[in-house]
Amino acid sequence: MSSPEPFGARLRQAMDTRGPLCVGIDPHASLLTAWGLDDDVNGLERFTRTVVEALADRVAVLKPQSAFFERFGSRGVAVLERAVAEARAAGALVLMDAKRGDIGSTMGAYAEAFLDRGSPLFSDAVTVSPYLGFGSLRPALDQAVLSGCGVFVLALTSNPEGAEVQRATASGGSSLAQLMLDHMAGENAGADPMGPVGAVVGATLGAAGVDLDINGPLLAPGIGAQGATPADLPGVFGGAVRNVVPSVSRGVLRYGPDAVALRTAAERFAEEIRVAVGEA
Ligand SMILES: O=C(O)c1cc(=O)[nH]c(=O)n1[C@@H]1O[C@H](COP(=O)(O)O)[C@@H](O)[C@H]1O
Repeated sequence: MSSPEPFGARLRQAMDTRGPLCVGIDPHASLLTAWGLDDDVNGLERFTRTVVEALADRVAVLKPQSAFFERFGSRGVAVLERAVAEARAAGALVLMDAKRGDIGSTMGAYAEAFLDRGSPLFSDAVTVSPYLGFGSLRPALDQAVLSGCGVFVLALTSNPEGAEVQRATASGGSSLAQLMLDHMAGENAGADPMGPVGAVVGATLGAAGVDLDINGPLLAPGIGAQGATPADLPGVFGGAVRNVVPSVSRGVLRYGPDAVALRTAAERFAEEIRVAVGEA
């Protein structure tokens, strides 16, 4: 069997043809209510299908937040499985926002769940936490390469509480986040156009103050509901801004359930990103 096209190449192509915007699928109870839906599995299904049908044929990345599906148990996870398959079939890359992190042997099972082509939840990429030690991610990193998938590793998260851990000084004297970014750069070394290991860096942070030259994608959540705007991206990411995948969930979703309004909101963010990144 020929090896699958690497994730870095697939993502770069999607960013070039569709623009870099990632829209998060976060079915908060309050959003279901605002859309006139019940906070139950049927509401979840309607909400998710509407977002996928409105956006999967046009945005580069859709990022379902697993927690909002898991809260409904197995029936919620079944909705998630269908959404992943339908979004991928419509041409979006699916980044499963699961933020898994565990000892290596358990990480192997997470890698099978999200990055093995035979799994019901097979996605193009998954978010993980490196704070059990970067080496604990090895099974996911290896499985990603085998499957042509990506792994997005938390570096500097968008929430203010993240700093006490991520800005702490690591044994070598740099910040813990920088140490993780250095590991990511090592994984991606030599890849063209970029490697499969992405970093998550909040768009809310102001100047990131770390070296983001990892030869990989940089997921930037925090735009919209958390207060960041596309205009903030050059200030946070500097010269690395062309590798940024800006991510918006509630900032787009609040315009539903009308599909045209969802598309218009996504297009508005996409245009603001084009302007901000184009001028950088
Ligand atoms: O990995 C993420 O996507 C993520 C990392 C981070 O640092 N901050 C962050 O908000 N997220 C996720 O991005 C989404 C943000 O949603 P909104 O604030 O509604 O745009 C949520 O699903 C968060 O779990």
